[in-house]
Amino acid sequence: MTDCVFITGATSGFGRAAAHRFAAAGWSLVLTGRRLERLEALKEELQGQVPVHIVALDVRDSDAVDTAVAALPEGFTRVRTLLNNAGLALAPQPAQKVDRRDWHTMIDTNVTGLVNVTHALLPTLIDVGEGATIVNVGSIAGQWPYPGSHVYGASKAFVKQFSYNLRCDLLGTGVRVTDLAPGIAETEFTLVRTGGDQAASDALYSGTTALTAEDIAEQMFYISTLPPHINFNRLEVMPTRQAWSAFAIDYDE
Ligand SMILES: NC(=O)C1=CN([C@@H]2O[C@H](COP(=O)(O)OP(=O)(O)OC[C@H]3O[C@@H](n4cnc5c(N)ncnc54)[C@H](OP(=O)(O)O)[C@@H]3O)[C@@H](O)[C@H]2O)C=CC1
Ligand SMILES: O=CCS(=O)(=O)O
Repeated sequence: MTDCVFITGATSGFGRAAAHRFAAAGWSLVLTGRRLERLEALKEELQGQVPVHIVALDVRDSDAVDTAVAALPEGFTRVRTLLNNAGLALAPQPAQKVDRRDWHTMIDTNVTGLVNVTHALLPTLIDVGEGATIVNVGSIAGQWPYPGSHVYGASKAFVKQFSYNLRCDLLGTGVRVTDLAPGIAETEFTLVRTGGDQAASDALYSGTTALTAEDIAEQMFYISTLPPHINFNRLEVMPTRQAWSAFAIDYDE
């Protein structure tokens, strides 16, 4: 039987690139995301290569997540790697100017959505045991503060600590857990964060060398295929052209 990967947020960016990377290695794919037409297009691209099952799924809906997992067809039930990748940032302005609904959407997606999918797939992953892997996509924003990160960064700090705490509870099951924390990577992330501002997205990525979705997909694949006795607890990946900045200080006028 081929290995099977369950990917949330497969319709774009890291998730879509991961679908291609795991397919290239012969893994069966469970591809999820809200945009069905994109899932169908991806299935069309990859089904000549490997078995592909698609489910239009909003990770915030715990009943839908449970139903999707319970209804996995034969050949897709033995999920060996879970890529908890679906997520988003919204509202890049300062906290005091943000619409509270944007905060709720980030928490509902990046925190509640991620735990929904984890909860639904834990019995399967534990059953698979040795070599089973959960890759939780965190962010440098979960470790390092910056203006405009507010709830987004806090949600990714949750992802980090949840990953570490899962490790404790899963000790002895063979299931690995990694907080994969990328820095700046060119995907649709900034388009979403800015509410569809293509110029802002282009400006952020132009004149530097950001990570690509394929770079992160490669790390996802690497983490998932390490010898089973190795667990990367956290993998923080930045482009060479990104680093930290100085502390900000509020001076008198
Ligand atoms: N790009 C970057 O610089 C970085 C991104 N990240 C994280 O990486 C992950 C992937 O982002 P990236 O590929 O960059 O961004 P994209 O916007 O390109 O992709 C985000 C994916 O998440 C899915 N998604 C969003 N909300 C939901 C939802 N409610 N239910 C199901 N799927 C959802 C989207 O699918 P759909 O809309 O079809 O539902 C889409 O497939 C995110 O968790 C992000 O926070 C971390 C560090 C850096
Ligand atoms: O998570 C995304 C990377 S950043 O925008 O916070 O640097």
